[in-house]
Amino acid sequence: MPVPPIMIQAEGLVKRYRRRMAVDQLSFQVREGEICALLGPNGAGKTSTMRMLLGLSRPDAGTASLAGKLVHLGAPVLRRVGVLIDGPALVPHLSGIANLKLLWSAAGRSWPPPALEEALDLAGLGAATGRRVKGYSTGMRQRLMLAAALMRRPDVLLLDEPANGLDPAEVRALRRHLAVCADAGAAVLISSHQLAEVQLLATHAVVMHNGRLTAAGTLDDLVGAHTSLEDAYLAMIEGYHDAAL
Ligand SMILES: Nc1ncnc2c1ncn2[C@@H]1O[C@H](COP(=O)(O)OP(=O)(O)OP(=O)(O)O)[C@@H](O)[C@H]1O
Repeated sequence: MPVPPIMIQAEGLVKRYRRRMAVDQLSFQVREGEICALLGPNGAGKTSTMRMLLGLSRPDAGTASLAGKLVHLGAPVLRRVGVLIDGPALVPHLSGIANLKLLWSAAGRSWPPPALEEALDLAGLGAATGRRVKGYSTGMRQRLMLAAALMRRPDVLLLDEPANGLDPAEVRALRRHLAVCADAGAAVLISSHQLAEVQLLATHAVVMHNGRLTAAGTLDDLVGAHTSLEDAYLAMIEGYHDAAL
């Protein structure tokens, strides 16, 4: 079988904030149809990596590419990408659906997007889509942002902690939806601290610590002889701490 094309690629990425090295020579790739979890302790550099992959922050060295195209702010390839990342993306005094329309139409596209119904189903907000976002709970905002990420039926998805604020039924719906996207050929990169959830969802994982790559591979390879991803991950991170002492 031919190897699927690389859709998300970090090559030697470096990001410094003053003297702090947030991302240090990070390289990894995600191919079409893969769901790759980006794992690491707080401050490991996951969000910094996501931001560089989205052109929201410029690498100090190295390159970020999506679908074989170098990424920069406003790069056309970003239209193919569904994104969930912290930021002031929603307008509080507009309804949920008006926010989706604004996000969609800002790039000059005609409403509605191709996968609006599926995305709204996943969001499960029902009649609340007509209510102002300022009355939404954290989980409802998160679900609306997910709908925004999915409504374009993206072939690349970059999701920073997408399960934050979701209840268990919503987490399961999200997992199923991402599996459908990946089956249809999307490449998904998802950062998470929820290792049990990741084990159910991901096909691959990249583990980073102190900005550096600790391990990358298929989930099966990473779990190896351990009983769970959690055990494998903690052994990796502890091993790293021990080695650094
Ligand atoms: N804008 C910034 N200015 C200065 N330092 C920053 C900035 N953004 C991130 N950092 C630092 O860079 C390092 C990596 O942060 P980053 O947010 O990428 O980690 P993370 O793996 O996403 O963490 P978490 O799991 O807590 O979200 C941290 O030490 C953080 O304090």
